[in-house]
Amino acid sequence: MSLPSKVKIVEVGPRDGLQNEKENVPADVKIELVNRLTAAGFANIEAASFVSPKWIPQMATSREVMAGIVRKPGVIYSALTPNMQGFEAALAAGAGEVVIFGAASEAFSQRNINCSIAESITRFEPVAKAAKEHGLRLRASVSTAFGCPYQGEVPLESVAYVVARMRDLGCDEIDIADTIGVATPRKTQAVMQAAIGEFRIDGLSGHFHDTYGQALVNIYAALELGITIFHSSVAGLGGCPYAKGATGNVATEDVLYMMNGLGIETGVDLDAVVDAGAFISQFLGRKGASRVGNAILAKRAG
Ligand SMILES: CC(C)(COP(=O)([O-])OP(=O)([O-])OC[C@H]1O[C@@H](n2cnc3c(N)ncnc32)[C@H](O)[C@@H]1OP(=O)([O-])[O-])[C@@H](O)C(=O)NCCC(=O)NCCSC(=O)C[C@@](C)(O)CC(=O)[O-]
Repeated sequence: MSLPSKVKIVEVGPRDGLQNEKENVPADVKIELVNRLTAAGFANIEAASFVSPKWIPQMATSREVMAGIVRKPGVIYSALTPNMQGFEAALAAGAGEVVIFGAASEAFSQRNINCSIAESITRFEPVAKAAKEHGLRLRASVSTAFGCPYQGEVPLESVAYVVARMRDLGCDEIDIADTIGVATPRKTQAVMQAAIGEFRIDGLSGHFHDTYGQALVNIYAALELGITIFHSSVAGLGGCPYAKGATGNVATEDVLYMMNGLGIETGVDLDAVVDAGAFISQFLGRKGASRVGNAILAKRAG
């Protein structure tokens, strides 16, 4: 089966990765991380989240981070915006893309953003309109598309329904997220097919967490369908504050190694990402979660 020749890797470590860290990560460390990732060649970095600091204290420095990073022309720096308050902050901070985030499960929607799916869509409407008015890219994330920590199974119809609502809001890109990392390859293809039924395939992305060690094989399954956008997190940082036990996103180093081996172009320098992973892991005082990153560091050390 032929695979795409080129993919876009969206680096989400500075946001999805760090948001779950209990200890405060100072803005200057986040800035250095984003700068290193920019230098590594990513076209899109999720750098900030303008949510309530009571809900996600780690993201309270988002304004400082957006002000401090060295921006490379052409690179999109994204920010999460759950409502108009978040949108105004993202606009002021110079985000190139705003991300509205909903869920395919009612239970997760309530826990994560304190409202039902229907209420969330209503809340996103003015954000979507404002993004268009200001010429910002609009992305949507659909959490728990493969399973929910509170509700369990999530019907394919629910995924298709939320993807269609996000499409109707005018999204440029829609992320299909495995929040708790429970997907397996056939399930990945079934859920992605449900999304493909509602939105153009070149605007769909796979956002896989690696809780059960299935993320890479799920990415491969999505590649087989023709999906060309994937999210990953340097050093496998992350988890989800509203999904107990969920580990980080799939590690960027692991995804790059697989893409390089498949001859799929990413535009990202693996060695530079390994260095960025070593930098943030050293700050956090623990070994990074990327197997490829750790293997390359061990090889370098001789
Ligand atoms: C959505 C809300 C705000 C609703 O929270 P709420 O309590 O229902 O909101 P509210 O409108 O009633 O406001 C309550 C307070 O929050 C403040 N507030 C309200 N909005 C903002 C804002 N934008 N920025 C800063 N402050 C805000 C507001 O000013 C007020 O402050 P107070 O008067 O009490 O001092 C809240 O539930 C929230 O912030 N949730 C964030 C949850 C979150 O960030 N989760 C993690 C990101 S999603 C994710 O990681 C999944 C993803 C995307 O990676 C994909 C996947 O893997 O699944």
